Amino acid sequence: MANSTPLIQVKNLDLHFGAFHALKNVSVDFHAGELIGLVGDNGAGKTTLIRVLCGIYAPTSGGVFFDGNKVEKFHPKLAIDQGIETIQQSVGLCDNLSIARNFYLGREPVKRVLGIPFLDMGKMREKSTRVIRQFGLRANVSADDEVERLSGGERQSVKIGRAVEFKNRVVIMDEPTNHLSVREREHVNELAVQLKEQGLLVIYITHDIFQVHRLADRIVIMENGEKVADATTDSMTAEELEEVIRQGGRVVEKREAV
Ligand SMILES: Nc1ncnc2c1ncn2[C@@H]1O[C@H](COP(=O)(O)OP(=O)(O)OP(=O)(O)O)[C@@H](O)[C@H]1O
Repeated sequence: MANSTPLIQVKNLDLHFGAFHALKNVSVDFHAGELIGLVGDNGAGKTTLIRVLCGIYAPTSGGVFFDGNKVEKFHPKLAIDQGIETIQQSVGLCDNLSIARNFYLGREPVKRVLGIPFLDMGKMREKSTRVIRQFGLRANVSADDEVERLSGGERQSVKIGRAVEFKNRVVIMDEPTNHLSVREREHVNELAVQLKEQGLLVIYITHDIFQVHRLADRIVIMENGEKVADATTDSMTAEELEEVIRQGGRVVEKREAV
């Protein structure tokens, strides 16, 4: 893995919001088939880094490379162009629409009857039913049910299923298990591992180093806009990494993973 071209490479990235220095010389590689825990305290720069990767913010200096090609223009379509899906707890689904409609949101298939375009509900139902079963929704939930009926974990499952079905290559999970029950949390975490096993890059953002250490191949810790640790999970324990966070990145030798 270390010798292959990273799917995403971040090199010496700096980002200023006016006088505020939000990202400071951040370099990190992300490979396909890896599950990376992106950890750090509030305001550490995790979301800002992800927003650069998604094209929402342009860096002040430094570069982002996808498959070795430098991004020349940062714009919100970058995430779609590069196959990046972000899964957040509270956004991404419309409660008053059916599961099938949510599954195809913005990509609705159309069929023509006598030349008049109609939504292809049959196709939407069939495909989303298959995926929601695969991703573990209760047997009595149908693709025609409104999303409102789903538990928090099931909502996450719909988003994860959608990410896989539409051939995304990167799934960014932003605190995906907040407010979930223990069993739902386990389910979502199992899905995260499943995605990586299917060859996707999974970037899992959380404050909970212990939860993500069990799942991840590598942990990247941010602090005050800097990367302060980048370690494989078999080279550092969750306790050691927690100490890095506790000390604001000032302790413990950094063990580079790649
Ligand atoms: N658009 C913006 N304009 C000015 N400052 C910003 C902007 N976006 C983020 N920041 C600042 O950049 C810093 C990093 O924020 P960021 O949201 O990346 O942190 P985070 O690690 O994701 O934190 P959290 O875990 O709380 O979500 C914070 O101090 C934040 O206030």
